[in-house]
Amino acid sequence: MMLLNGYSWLPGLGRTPAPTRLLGVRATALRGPDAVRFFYDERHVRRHGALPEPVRGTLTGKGAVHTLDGEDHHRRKAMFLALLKEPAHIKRLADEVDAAWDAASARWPGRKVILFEESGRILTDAVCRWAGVQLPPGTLPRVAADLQAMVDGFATGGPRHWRARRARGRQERQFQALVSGVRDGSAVVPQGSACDVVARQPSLSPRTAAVELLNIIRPTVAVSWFVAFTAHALWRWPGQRQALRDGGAEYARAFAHEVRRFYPFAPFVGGRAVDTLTYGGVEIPKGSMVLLDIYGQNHDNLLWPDPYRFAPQRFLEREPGQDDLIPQGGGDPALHRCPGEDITVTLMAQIAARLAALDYEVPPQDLEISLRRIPALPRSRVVIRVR
Ligand code: HEM
Repeated sequence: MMLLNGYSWLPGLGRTPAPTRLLGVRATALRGPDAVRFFYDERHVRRHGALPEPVRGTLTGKGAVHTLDGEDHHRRKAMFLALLKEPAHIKRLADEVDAAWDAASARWPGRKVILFEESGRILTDAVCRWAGVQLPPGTLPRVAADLQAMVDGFATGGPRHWRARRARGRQERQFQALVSGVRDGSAVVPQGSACDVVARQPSLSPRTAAVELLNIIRPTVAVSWFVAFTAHALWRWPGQRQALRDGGAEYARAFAHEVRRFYPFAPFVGGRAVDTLTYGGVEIPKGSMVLLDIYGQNHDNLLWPDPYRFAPQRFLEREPGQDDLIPQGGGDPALHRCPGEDITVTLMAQIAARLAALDYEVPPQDLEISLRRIPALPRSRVVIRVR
């Protein structure tokens, strides 16, 4: 069903909780702030055994923080939070993105640029420098393509999936060699950098350290999906360009939140019922899947009046609440919520402002975003011609 109906599958079931099946397993789909609190309570839902192998083999890697529960999760997550939530670290990453954008965009005037691919390379360059990972000369395009491929192929059975597996295999081998080098002293990386911190975690095998380092680098490069959506929004609603130019940092941040709410990216998150549970009068069998419908909640008209209208103003007067806007999961970041959310919003706001300031035109192309393709992406990957 997921592969056939894409993002509309869970919202299409109507009321919540909605009994369904996922890859042959019984599942119950939930949405709404109460459901977020229910879902992130470890007395109800746990992650062990929940992520299907095709997702671990492409998107997250095996043994990743996403699959841990309880004390094991808590300890591993603390490493991510310390690296990713600290404002000074986020600022340094934003500065790297600025520098990489400047270097790349100097080559754009007079050329056609495929924004999805170009931003993937900019983000790869920036996050690798920030993390203390030195890429061998000439490898940036290949590494960026591999990191995007891992995301692009997690929810399909076709060639995109096999490309994703090969990409993960290649990059895990590279990163594992780097981790081993840091440990035996043959690779020198800046002290306190993400690479240094993750590689030196005594509790992680070299393979798991590589997986987790990639779980910082790969999703940062995935911000390129939101860059493509940002450019799509600027094309679809041209008035937003002036609003961004006039609105300063506050408007750019609201715009970033609205892009994360409006456009389809992560469809849902899932875990296993710890026990036989009841939610909203519906029984959830022990061991069955519980799904938090991200796309459905971000378009729920009880939370977002006129949800299919693109309106950054929604977020001008208020920051979103912990359990209402959930493109990167909900609840407390100490639980499973994405630890990269501050980074994502910061980079998106920065790039939205840069795109609004860039002098470019959008030549004729197919910018359709199919809700059947997970992850969704404008078909043309957004080609711009920079003047
Ligand atoms: C591109 C935009 C991003 C999206 C749409 C996104 C989405 C998500 C989602 C849906 C989850 C699962 C939440 C859950 O299981 O409840 C997650 C977890 C995670 N994300 Fe992100 N994310 C993004 C960017 C980032 C960035 C920039 C980083 C790191 C720099 C990051 C690192 C992680 C990690 C390590 C987890 C696992 C957390 C845990 O299980 O405790 N993500 N993300």
